[in-house]
Amino acid sequence: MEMDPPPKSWSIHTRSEIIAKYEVMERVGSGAYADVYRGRRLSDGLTVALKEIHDYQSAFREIDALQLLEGSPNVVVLHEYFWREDEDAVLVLEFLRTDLATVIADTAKANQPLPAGELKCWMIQILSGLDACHRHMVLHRDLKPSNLLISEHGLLKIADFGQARILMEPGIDASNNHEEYSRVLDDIDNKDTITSTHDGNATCNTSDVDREEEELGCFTSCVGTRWFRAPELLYGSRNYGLEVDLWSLGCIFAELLTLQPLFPGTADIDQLSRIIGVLGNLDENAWAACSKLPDYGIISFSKVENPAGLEACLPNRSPDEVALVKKLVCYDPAKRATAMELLHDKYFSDEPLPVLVSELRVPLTRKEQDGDSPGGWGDINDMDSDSDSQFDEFGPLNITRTGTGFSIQFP
Ligand SMILES: Nc1ncnc2c1ncn2[C@@H]1O[C@H](COP(=O)(O)OP(=O)(O)OP(=O)(O)O)[C@@H](O)[C@H]1O
Repeated sequence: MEMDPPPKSWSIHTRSEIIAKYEVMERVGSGAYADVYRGRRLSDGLTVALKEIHDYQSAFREIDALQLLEGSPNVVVLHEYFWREDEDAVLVLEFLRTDLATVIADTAKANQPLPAGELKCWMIQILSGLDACHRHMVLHRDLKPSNLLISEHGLLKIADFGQARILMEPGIDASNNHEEYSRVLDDIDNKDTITSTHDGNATCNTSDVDREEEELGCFTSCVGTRWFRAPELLYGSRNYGLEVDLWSLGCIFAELLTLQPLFPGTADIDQLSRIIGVLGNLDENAWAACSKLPDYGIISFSKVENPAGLEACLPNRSPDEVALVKKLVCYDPAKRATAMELLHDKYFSDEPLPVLVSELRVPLTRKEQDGDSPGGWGDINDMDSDSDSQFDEFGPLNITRTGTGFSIQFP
């Protein structure tokens, strides 16, 4: 059985083992489970990030994943951690001054697209980081621009592994054994090799139900930030695989290309309806196994005769760029390209070539999370995802309750 989280009466500022080694400076961020402070290592003056995590599960997942990914250049470095049973865990991480959400917001503010060479360089770094995660069978589950941190030198690092899952015991090196890697991915697709624990996020609360599901060996579908959440999760899947990260990646790439979020849903059903409006209805032509999704028969959408298509969401972008996004933003998880496949995509070896990391323009600061930028990140945390609120702010959709669930009529 899981232990209850520790009482939250401890403060990082009074923890003797921490202040013996680090000067705790200003708070630089906080999320659903953590407060992050800038710190200075007393022995050599190194600037670090001190992440105080208030949730036992989240701390455990993050430490586990970061230890496994140690040495991956595009994953945040964990220097050390402090963890005693009755206290919040404190992770000592490399300090990264900004993030991809800020790059997107700053570029949008300047009313310019990201130059193609810079865009490719950011994308390659994200792909390299995600490839490292997936080779180690680490499913991140909360990829979004604000979790892609950036150093002053332009190095991009995947961070915030508080929702991560390790899908199997380490030991299989996918790079050396592609067949084995594919077999494992197939197994994941066949949904029978995974055990997991309960979950929660900015829009979903942890619950006793999730804890019970953990013992049944299922994932929770209530994971990741809504705008980047894969359709199988929105339809309640609890036995999904690495492919949910690939959907999020597609949404991030689309956002880098247009400087606007691809599917900025205001509630889970609105999120689905936006996806369906672009990709068309989710049916067995699009993904043969879709009818097995837990909520497939519960939420029914009227027929979308003329889906907008991803081209319409990516105006003025080249056919190659649209094709890249299409390889990720597609219903059938098995059809989503892997990070490794995309790293070998011709798009990255065609002109204009990616710039060097040292040539990237790096913002000096981090965008405020509750700002009014086009991304509107702050809004997400304020949204409630309990079922009644699904009907708030619905715009033109017409929703009726049926005997078995909901029917959604497009205008
Ligand atoms: N290594 C780091 N260096 C500098 N700032 C950081 C670092 N890690 C996190 N931060 C800052 O702290 C904020 C919260 O961190 P993080 O996203 O890891 O916490 P969380 O509680 O898991 O968040 P979320 O609610 O997104 O799940 C980040 O948005 C970022 O601004």
